[in-house]
Amino acid sequence: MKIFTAEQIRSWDQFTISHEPISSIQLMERASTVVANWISEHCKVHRKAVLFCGNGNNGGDGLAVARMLYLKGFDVDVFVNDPKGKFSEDASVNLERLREISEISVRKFDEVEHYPLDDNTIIIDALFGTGLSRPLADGYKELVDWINRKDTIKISIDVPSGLSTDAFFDRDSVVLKANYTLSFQCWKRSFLHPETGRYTGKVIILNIGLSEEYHENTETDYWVTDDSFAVSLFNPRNEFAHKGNYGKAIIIGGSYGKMGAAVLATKSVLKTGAGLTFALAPQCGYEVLQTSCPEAMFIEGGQQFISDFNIDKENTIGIGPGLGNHKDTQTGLLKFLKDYQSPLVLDADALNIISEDQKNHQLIPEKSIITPHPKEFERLFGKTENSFKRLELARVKAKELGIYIVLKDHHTQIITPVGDVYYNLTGNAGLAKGGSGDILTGILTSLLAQGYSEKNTCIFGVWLHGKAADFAAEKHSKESMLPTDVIDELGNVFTELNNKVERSL
Ligand SMILES: NC(=O)C1=CN([C@@H]2O[C@H](COP(=O)(O)OP(=O)(O)OC[C@H]3O[C@@H](n4cnc5c(N)ncnc54)[C@H](OP(=O)(O)O)[C@@H]3O)[C@@H](O)[C@H]2O)[C@@H](O)CC1
Ligand SMILES: [K+]
Repeated sequence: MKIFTAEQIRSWDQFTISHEPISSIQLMERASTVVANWISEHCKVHRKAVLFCGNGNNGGDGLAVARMLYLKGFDVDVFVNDPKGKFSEDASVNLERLREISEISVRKFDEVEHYPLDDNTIIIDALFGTGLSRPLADGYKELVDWINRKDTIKISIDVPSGLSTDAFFDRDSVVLKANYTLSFQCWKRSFLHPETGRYTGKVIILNIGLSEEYHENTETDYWVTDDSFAVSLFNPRNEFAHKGNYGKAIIIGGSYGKMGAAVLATKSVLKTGAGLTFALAPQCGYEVLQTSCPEAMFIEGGQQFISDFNIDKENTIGIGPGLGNHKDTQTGLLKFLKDYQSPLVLDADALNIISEDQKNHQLIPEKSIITPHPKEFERLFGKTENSFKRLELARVKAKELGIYIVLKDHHTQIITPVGDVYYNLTGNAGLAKGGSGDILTGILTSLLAQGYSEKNTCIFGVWLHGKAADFAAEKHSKESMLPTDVIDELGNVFTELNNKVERSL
């Protein structure tokens, strides 16, 4: 699914109005109907709503939703800045329609201090949407501060008020902290970054029927991987296949005290379906690897750590989990990279070794996949002020080096060598544990070995990892789930994928 900027969303709105038989006010009515239906369906206990409406079209949506909820049996109160003030054309129409209902009182923001809010009331935020052009100030800032202090459930229409759609104002700006954000038609970039995404609560994307033609033909650099996109990338197994059809994958990792990382990565390669799996590890890991992953073959690369990276170049390689940074490992890895030109997966200590010297960046073979978490990214490419700037730097580096960067985060970002960005939607805080990254390395190495393109390996692999983690969290909770539980759930994700593909035939 494409992500558009606020400006592109405005054009999408205009394009829909001029190319389809729908007027601006009808489009607002359609959007508001979808919002009111969602609220009415989901708010079983709360049958009272108080709406805060701005003067633009986001406020217009709020005024229409107020009317619709009233007609669905809600108790409704509405606050605006000044009922006699200037509203956008469509908001004025909806204010007039609301006035025809004598049971709904329209009050001024400055009356809010004395407003009795009880636990059964929901707050609906329709102050600002995609038209916000600067941080909130003065009266709006005070109002949102007041709303944020209330313990009531808050639902934002389209965008939490005060939050920019595409950017990050600054850490001190005031933003309405919603429990739910009901957003129109597409994800907004600010929902997907940690500094700004923390205001949205649960995001629900509502289809309001904006033009598909515009969506198809409008270019963007930013995308989200939703489930249907991931399913479209899945290659089901051919019944006539043999192990030779699914590649040879090798994990190079492990050192004394860090063998677990190599085990997790190797297991993940196996459970993601590679034809043949190898683990190149130091001798001290022989028993644990052969016992925990009997399906994988062992290649000795040293005694307590790896110093010898000598392997069959036919293999698809993932290097890094538990590798350590012994001097001989460093020398061995850099020497190996000098002679190796095919795309491979680099993670963890492999990235730390590379980041010792900027010149090493050139040793990463083109089209390789690197999977840094924010700290590893910083060691590689330098510090940035926030995650928006980090992503922009990653785009520059991915283009410069011709590589894929999997920037691990709550919504992991995949950056391609042409600078396209794919935000992942699966995964949860249960992944914030040692070992989760090793699993991802295994998954990616396995998919690459099976013939997925580098791009699809990243997009599908990151989705798969997150989906398995979501299944694991459901069973074990985010607190207790272990990376091993995530590996165990890969099978259930594949079962679901196969069912979906079979059904759609
Ligand atoms: N896209 C679609 O398809 C559809 C969109 N719809 C809805 O329209 C919404 C977008 O509406 P919108 O463009 O009127 O903008 P909105 O957010 O209401 O605010 C604009 C006003 O706020 C002002 N203003 C800005 N910043 C400010 C600040 N910090 N403090 C104070 N004022 C500030 C700004 O003035 P200015 O920047 O010129 O000073 C302007 O007057 C969208 O989110 C969705 O809800 C649906 O109805 C139908 C389908
Ligand atoms: K809003």
